[in-house]
Order: sequence, then C-alpha cells, then structure tokens
Amino acid sequence: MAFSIITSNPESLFPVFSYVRVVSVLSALLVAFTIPFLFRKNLRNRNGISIPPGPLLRYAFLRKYPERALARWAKKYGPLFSVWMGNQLFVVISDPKVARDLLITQGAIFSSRKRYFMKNQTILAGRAVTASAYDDTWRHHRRLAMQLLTPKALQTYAHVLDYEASILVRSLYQESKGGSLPLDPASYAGRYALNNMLTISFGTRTDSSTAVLVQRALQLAMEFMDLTGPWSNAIDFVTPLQWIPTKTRSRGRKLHDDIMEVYGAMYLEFKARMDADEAVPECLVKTLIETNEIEKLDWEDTCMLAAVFTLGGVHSTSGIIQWFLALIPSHPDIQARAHEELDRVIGRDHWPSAEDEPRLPFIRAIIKEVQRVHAPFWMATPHCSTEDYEYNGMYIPKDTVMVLNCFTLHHNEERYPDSYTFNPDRYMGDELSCAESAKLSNVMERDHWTFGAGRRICPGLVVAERELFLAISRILWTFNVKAHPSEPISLEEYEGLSGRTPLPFRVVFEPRHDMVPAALDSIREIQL
Ligand code: HEM
Repeated sequence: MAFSIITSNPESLFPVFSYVRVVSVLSALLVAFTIPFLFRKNLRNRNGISIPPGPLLRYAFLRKYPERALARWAKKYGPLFSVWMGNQLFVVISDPKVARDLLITQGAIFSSRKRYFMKNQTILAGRAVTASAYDDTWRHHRRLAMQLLTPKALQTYAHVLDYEASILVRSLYQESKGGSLPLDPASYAGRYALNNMLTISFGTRTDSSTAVLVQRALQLAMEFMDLTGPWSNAIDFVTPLQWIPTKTRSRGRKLHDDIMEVYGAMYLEFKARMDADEAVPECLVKTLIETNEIEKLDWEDTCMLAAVFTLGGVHSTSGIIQWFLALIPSHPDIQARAHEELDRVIGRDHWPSAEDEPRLPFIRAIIKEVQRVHAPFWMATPHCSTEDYEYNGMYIPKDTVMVLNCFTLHHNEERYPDSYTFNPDRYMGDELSCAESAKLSNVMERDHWTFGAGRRICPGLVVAERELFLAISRILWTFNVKAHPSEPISLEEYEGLSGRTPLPFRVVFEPRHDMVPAALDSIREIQL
C-alpha cells in the first residue's frame, strides 16, 4: 500500500522535499533571516514612544562624504533622526537647540563614547581621553591633559607658539625664494602644529619639515584620520568582520603598535634626561613622570596620553590653516580688507602678536568663517548615551551613538544666511572667543560647532585658537597669497575618513611690503 502511494504520487510522501517547496521555504528563511539586517527596526520605550524617524535601510558604512547623506536625511526627517548602522543605532542632531538640550543640558547622559572596534578598541585601546567612556578614567585623564591646556597654563609656553608662528612665516618666505616659487603649504602647516604639540607634550621641537620625526608623527596622525571615521568602517558595525584577519584590522593593530613605539620611546628618552638630573622644560610628559606615583598610570595609558595632543591637535589645526590658504586666493577683496586692517591697526614695522587679537576683528572673523565652511571634522567625535531618554516625543535608548551633524548645523540658513558663501562679515561684531561662544545660553548665537559640544568639547580649543590667530594674522601681514596662474586650486575636500584637509595645492606667497625682510631678521631663537 505504502509503495503504491510512492509510485502513484511521490510528492504526497515527500512533500517537504519537493523542489518548489524547498526553494520557497529556503527563500522565506532567507528573507526572514536577512530582513533584520537590511531594514530598520523600530524600538519603543515602555510608554510606546518610538525612536526618531529615519531611513528605511540599514547601512554597513557610509563611505563617500557621509555628511552629504546626513544633510539630505536631515532635510527629509528633521533635526533629530536615526540611522541603523548594522546593529548600532545612531541618532543625528542637526539643530542648535537640540544640540544644546541633549549634549549640553543633559550632559550627564550624553557624554560617553561608543567602543568603536577600530578607533576605540584597536587603535587607542579605550584610552587617550577621546576613546574613554564617560567614567572616572576619562575624568582622570582629561584632568591630567587639562593641566597643560588652560589659559593660565598656556602662558607658560605662549612664547613658543609665538616663535613657531614666526618660523612658519620665515620658512614660507625662504623656501618660496621670496615668493618666486609656489609652495604646497601642507608640510609647513603640519610642522607648525606638530611643533606646538611636541612642545606641550614633550618640551621638544623639530627644525625641519622633512625631519624623520615630523614625517613619522604626521604619518601616524594621517593614518589615524584615515582609519577612524565615525561612519566609514564596516568592521565597526558588522561584528563577524572583527574576527577575521582583514587588511583594515591589521592596519589598526599596526597603528596601535606604532603609536606605542614612537611615543613610548619619546617618553623614555625624556625620563632618562630627568633621571640624569638634566634641566628639562615643563610639559605634559614631565607632569606624567612627576605624578606617576600618585596617578598610577599603566604603560599603555602613559603612551596614549603622551600621544593624545599630537593625534588630536596636528591635522585639525594644520587643516584649518590649509583651508585658509586654499580659500583666500579666490577672495582678493577679503584679503585686501584684511591687509587694510593690519596696516591701519598694526602698521608695517612689526607683525601682530597674540595681544593684538581683540583689535583685529576682521582677521578674527576670517578665521571663524574658515572654521565654519571647512570644519575638519564634519561629525565632530560622536558621543554615546548611557541611559534611556525621552525627548520631544522621541525615544533615545541607552548606548545610542549621538552625532553632532556639524555640516548641516553650519549650513543652517536661519543662522548663516547664504551659508555656502565664504563671508567673514557674518562674524563682524562677534567679539567672543570660540571657548566663550561655546558657553552661550542662546545657542543660535554660537559662532560654530567645530570644536564639538558639552562635556567632551575639545579641551585644546584655547590653544588651537591662539595657534590659528598667530599663523593666519602673520601670513596675512607678510604675504599677498595668490593662486599660481596655471594651477587652479580645487576646493574639493580630501576624503579622509574622519578629518578633512584640502586636496594638495600650491600657492604663491608674494611678500607684501619692504619691511618683511627686517621682520624676519628680527626673529630671536628661544630656549625651550
Ligand atoms: C582647530 C583645531 C582643533 C579642532 C577643530 C578640534 C576638534 C575637536 C573635536 C570636534 C573634538 C570632539 C568634541 C566632542 O566630543 O564633542 C575634539 C576632542 C579632543 N581634542 Fe580637539 N580639536 C582641535 C585641536 C586640538 C588641540 C590643539 C588639542 C590638544 C592640545 C586637542 C585635543 C583634543 C582632545 C584630547 C579631545 C578629546 C576630548 C574628550 O574626549 O574628552 N584638540 N577636538
């Protein structure tokens, strides 16, 4: 009987093995299995409130110029939207008041960092201030770093920043042969920022922009920027990729080892000098060595702290100087007004110093406008929430990555009319420093968001502002910066994963008046 059923109607005996059914079941399983990886999931809190709206698909990475996707989504979904990156929920802030309400007012909840596989776990091993969660280790390390970065501490090395700005201008003059050869300013601006950070960290500097140390430290900072975009590495969002030996994973591990090696060696060299009772300058590493007994930092913490200023404060500052030099040749009217202000307020027999800043409102306005139109980090450094939170009828779960969408914030037409135009005049009358501006309760008056917001705001901003003013005001005092007639300057951004500098370009540094050589001759060597 059973045999006859098989021969007359085989499907009835093996229904699940029929070709069509097998394919259908497998397809259904595949769809059921992949849908959660392809499409967004809505999450609700116990009051039934949903996460902020956002795109339907999940993403493994946002590679090319992610800020443009964020700007489009902000237009479509509003000032607070959410995106799923693999299994990680991101909430993106694109409005100044929302940034204030969440990152500043609710700083106790929105000040942690996600443990990004690449940046925070592999390269920085949860350290270097920027990679630490919002906890006692972060407070400890940030306090140590801040000892060198307060306005009062800055006074102890203000003469070095002044000196380095002079050296920057003199190098540009000499190596352009008095303006006859066009120069790519990247390594000059890089060495300027690097020397300032080396001084604060290690009490040392380099004489040449081609010195091995300069090249090595700049390479490490560049590799760091290339590997650590907040949206760019699929390895951060697709966990199985972290288990296999990919090229990206190897690069991350190598960078960690290189940072330990380079900065560890510099630390030990400094310590050997102290052990030999040599006179050494005040700097971060000296503080770390002197307080080692009390602070009890392990070796990895020590190396990462020694590296933090160089990793955070070189490409950022040098990038803004480069953006200034890329932008200014195509705005001769703005450059002429800056020259006029310098001639009127400072004169030609000496160049500006830090004390002159309040008297040069147009130069200050140019610097703020460069920072607005080309912030080196369009998404700052994302924060992470440590508790569930409900905001304006939207649910933000614990462990959400919070992104400050600086690109959209900097193109807010209400705050910056005609926002795509480079127009320093929008900052005329703004007499506040960036640090003061970041504390304004009316955030619609804040100058820009280039240094981030809230409790993780860039601790180096007072130093960075001083460096930018000295470099840019002296370049303007000394030169007429022009494009080379046969080399148009592209304003396209270098697509580093996190930091943005201009694509390589060259400019002509034409000395502006007869007093330039005398000013350059008057530079006096300093003792560190
Ligand atoms: C123009 C130059 C600079 C820019 C645009 C810049 C920008 C930023 C941004 C956007 C953040 C993240 C803020 C946040 O999480 O909300 C940050 C953090 C940080 N910056 Fe800067 N920075 C600059 C210069 C510097 C300098 C000169 C130093 C050191 C002397 C420095 C050290 C740091 C450190 C240690 C952090 C981590 C702070 C933390 O996580 O608590 N930066 N910076």
